[in-house]
Amino acid sequence: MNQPDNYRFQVDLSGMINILSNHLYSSPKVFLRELLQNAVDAVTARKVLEPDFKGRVHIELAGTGSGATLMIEDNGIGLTKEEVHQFLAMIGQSSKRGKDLIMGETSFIGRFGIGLLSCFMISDEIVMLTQSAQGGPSLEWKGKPDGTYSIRELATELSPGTKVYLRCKPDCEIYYEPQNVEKWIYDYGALLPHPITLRTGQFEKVVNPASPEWIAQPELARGYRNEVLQFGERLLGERFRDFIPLQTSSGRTGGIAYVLPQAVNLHAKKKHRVYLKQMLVSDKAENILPDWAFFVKGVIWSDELQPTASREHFYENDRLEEVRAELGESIRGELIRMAEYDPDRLRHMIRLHALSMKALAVADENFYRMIHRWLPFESTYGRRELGELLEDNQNIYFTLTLDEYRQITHVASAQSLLVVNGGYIYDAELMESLPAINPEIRTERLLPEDVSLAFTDITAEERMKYFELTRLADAALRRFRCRIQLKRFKPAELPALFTLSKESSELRSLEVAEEVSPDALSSVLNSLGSILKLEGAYSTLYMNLDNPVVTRTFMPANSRIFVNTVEMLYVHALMLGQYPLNKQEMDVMNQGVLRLIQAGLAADTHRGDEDQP
Ligand SMILES: Nc1ncnc2c1ncn2[C@@H]1O[C@H](COP(=O)(O)OP(=O)(O)OP(=O)(O)O)[C@@H](O)[C@H]1O
Repeated sequence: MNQPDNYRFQVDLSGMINILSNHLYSSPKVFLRELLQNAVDAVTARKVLEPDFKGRVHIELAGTGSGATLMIEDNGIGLTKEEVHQFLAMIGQSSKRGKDLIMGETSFIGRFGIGLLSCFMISDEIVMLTQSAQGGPSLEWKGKPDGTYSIRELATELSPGTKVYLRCKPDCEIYYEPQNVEKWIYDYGALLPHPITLRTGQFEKVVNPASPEWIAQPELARGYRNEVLQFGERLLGERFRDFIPLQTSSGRTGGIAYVLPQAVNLHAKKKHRVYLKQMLVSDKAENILPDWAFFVKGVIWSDELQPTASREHFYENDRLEEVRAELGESIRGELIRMAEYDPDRLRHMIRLHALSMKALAVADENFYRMIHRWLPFESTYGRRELGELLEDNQNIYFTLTLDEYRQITHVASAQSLLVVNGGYIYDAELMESLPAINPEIRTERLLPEDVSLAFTDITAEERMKYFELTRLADAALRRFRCRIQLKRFKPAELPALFTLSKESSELRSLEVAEEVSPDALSSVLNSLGSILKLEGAYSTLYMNLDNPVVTRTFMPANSRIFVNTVEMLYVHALMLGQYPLNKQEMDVMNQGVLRLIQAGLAADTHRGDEDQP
């Protein structure tokens, strides 16, 4: 039997670089992050040998446009000749881990052994001068994107550390512009513990602030209010007025949750900024804080989460879940403390971010108990804090939907009945669970039918008297699938009240959708609508005989304009209930208004004629 021929895989470096730049990294600017973290790791490695050693990183920009160069220097561990061959020349090899420890814990930031390749996105050559802190000659290594490299021993001995030189590749000028470089260094390295200096021409400055004490112990941040707020403004580009320190019990993840100065939409993208081992990983992390915490923007640092190879995300694993829960607990704990010791601050926060607070209250009964009196609700008494509503009422009615609330609101207000609109997200749930957190309160779901019971029936005589006209009105509204009921109810100023059954509510929504949707969808809606129509989806218009307009309408003398008036009262009731009008109803309203104008003008002309001598 023939022996198989064995070969070694070959790696096409330019293909790898293409993958990195087009699929792994979101932007070529990450080369700066990779260089910074190599410099910091080199310092970390040197500190193992010399614990009191003070690390530093220095960057220099020279030349402009296509002639620009960038140099980054560290005073870290450096590389010996063997290490250069092993770690720089072998892609995927890293000095920062044992063989199988890609997911294991180290104090280094790097681990995958690919970061340096990112420099080829903006330079056609990487030149590295290095001197190992462990002795040996100073070396020059030059690597090219075609996979070739050279090593040379230098005649002069450098001090321990490494310098990397890059020269601008065509069309990459923006990556060498001083303002950009300074901004990105700050973005990536604001939390790094060593000073990073940047020299451009004659000017040199330290880009990152000295690491404040409260980074290691976020609880201390309370004592540095202005500094912490300024830090947030510089990092996140927004001016904040309040913040909550974050810390997990292990102390390995901490941060600051900045309270957003404006209300935010429930579906707004959360963009928290996360640093792993003091290096920026993501400024768009969504999953590091619980969903309900959308009223804050976090700056979070951790050394316990696992970065992906792009280093722009971290793994969604058990640890992340625990960290998220613990950070959420920091926020929740602070809110609960505020409820006891700083209620004004909490009230202000709730006013601004009621939705977020309600989301948390739904999930957490204890929190709900602490803050319920400050949560705002829309009710027949207006938009009020629950505490205010509870002052005079131990019984609260609520509706489940916005539609039900619309149907009830006028009649309920007229009877001074407290009804909370449960149609907004979380509100009905909160109403339902209110008695559980405060047993003195009773809440009850109210249906439109329950409120209409408060209507007074008309007498048998009245029914006889208005029989014919009621039939006529019914006939007039048949095309809107609406029936008339003559009643008496409060307030007398309300001429008519429109109510929908569940089926007719669905039908109305379908009809409105059908009017604005394209043909294909329209036919589906149409057939759905036909089914509902067959099932008799009628709505009801309650007309109020206590109202003077209605009484006049139902006088036999007005039969000439009776149908038009009934139609107008119907449309008016729809508008009061804030129902969108369909085309037919819109026509009724337009014609009605025009008719009114004409009638007014005619009356005027008539009077004018009479005034003529
Ligand atoms: N400034 C430096 N000082 C000392 N050694 C360095 C320096 N830069 C790179 N190296 C060496 O080169 C190796 C490869 O670097 P590279 O940036 O490609 O990968 P890494 O940092 O190990 O891992 P990652 O891909 O996760 O960043 C490193 O493991 C390290 O041994």
